[in-house]
Amino acid sequence: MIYTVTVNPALDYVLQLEKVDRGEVNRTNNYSFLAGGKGINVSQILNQLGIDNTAWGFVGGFTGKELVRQLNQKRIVNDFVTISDVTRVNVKIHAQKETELNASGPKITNQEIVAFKDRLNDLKKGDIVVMSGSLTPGLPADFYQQLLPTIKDAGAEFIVDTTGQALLGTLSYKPLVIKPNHHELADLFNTTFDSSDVMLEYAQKLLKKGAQNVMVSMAGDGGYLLTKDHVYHARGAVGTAVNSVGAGDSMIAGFVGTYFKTQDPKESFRIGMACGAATAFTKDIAVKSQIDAVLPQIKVEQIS
Ligand SMILES: Nc1ncnc2c1ncn2[C@@H]1O[C@H](COP(=O)(O)OP(=O)(O)OP(=O)(O)O)[C@@H](O)[C@H]1O
Ligand SMILES: O=P(O)(O)OC[C@@]1(O)O[C@H](CO)[C@@H](O)[C@@H]1O
Repeated sequence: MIYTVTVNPALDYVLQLEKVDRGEVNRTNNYSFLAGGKGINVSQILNQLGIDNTAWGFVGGFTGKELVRQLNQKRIVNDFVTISDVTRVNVKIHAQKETELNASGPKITNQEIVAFKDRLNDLKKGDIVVMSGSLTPGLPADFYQQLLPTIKDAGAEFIVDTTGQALLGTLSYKPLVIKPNHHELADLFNTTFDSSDVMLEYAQKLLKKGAQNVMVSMAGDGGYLLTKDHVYHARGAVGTAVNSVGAGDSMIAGFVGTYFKTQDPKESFRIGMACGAATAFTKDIAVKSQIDAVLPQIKVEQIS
């Protein structure tokens, strides 16, 4: 089983407008509330790929109810801890540029945290836990890291989709894969890259620090996969990008879901690249037909 963890989910309030005039009343009739949060986006893609998964995390209030309603409607299995505070709404404005307003999120009590940690007792050997997105206020900065010994003791694999120190702190527990984009990779080492060779040298350092696989994503410019044996490259799919919300989550979902079925990192990378592009080319998280349409474009070549 794959479990996704979204500690701080959101209803994404997505508004499409030709343009936004700051300081003015801007009107649109093109808007929707979508169940969001990085782990939930991973679950959505896994469902599209036909891979069983369960969404874990915290939900509360009227927004939490709507979020769970949408997940149930999409047949995404979920087992959230219900909290007394209210799940956030994140505003996504798609106009001349994409602008995102992400709220910090609800408070979570100690009792609610204990209820969440109890969920981990269900883990079995071979399961994969995907933890993604921001923490809510009051949760310790090393919250994900605190869960890792229990996950590893159960014989499960894990992924933490985060950046900076929080990501580095997970490497000694040997994450199945990590996926910094090229900017995040440079930030990790407080540097900039003047060539892809230099970028790959830094990505190798993350393998040495413990990651089992490293994907470096570069939006429309393709991506790299580093495994312990090889380095692979794939060009970006060509299409009209209309949305970047969830492209990274989709790439992770494609990788993890395929790896769960095949244990083949190269194939998992190919599907991950297609899922990322399919989401970039659509307003919401991609569906199966959109992923299938992009897939023939993704060619993975071994470069070393
Ligand atoms: N404009 C695009 N054209 C083609 N593919 C894209 C585009 N944007 C994203 N992708 C696909 O999605 C993957 C992840 O995108 P990106 O590198 O932007 O990750 P990210 O920064 O984590 O994304 P996010 O915007 O979700 O935070 C890319 O590797 C690529 O496969
Ligand atoms: O505030 P966080 O947790 O970092 O990100 C939350 C979020 O921006 O991530 C998803 C896209 O990746 C959206 O569905 C959601 O609103």
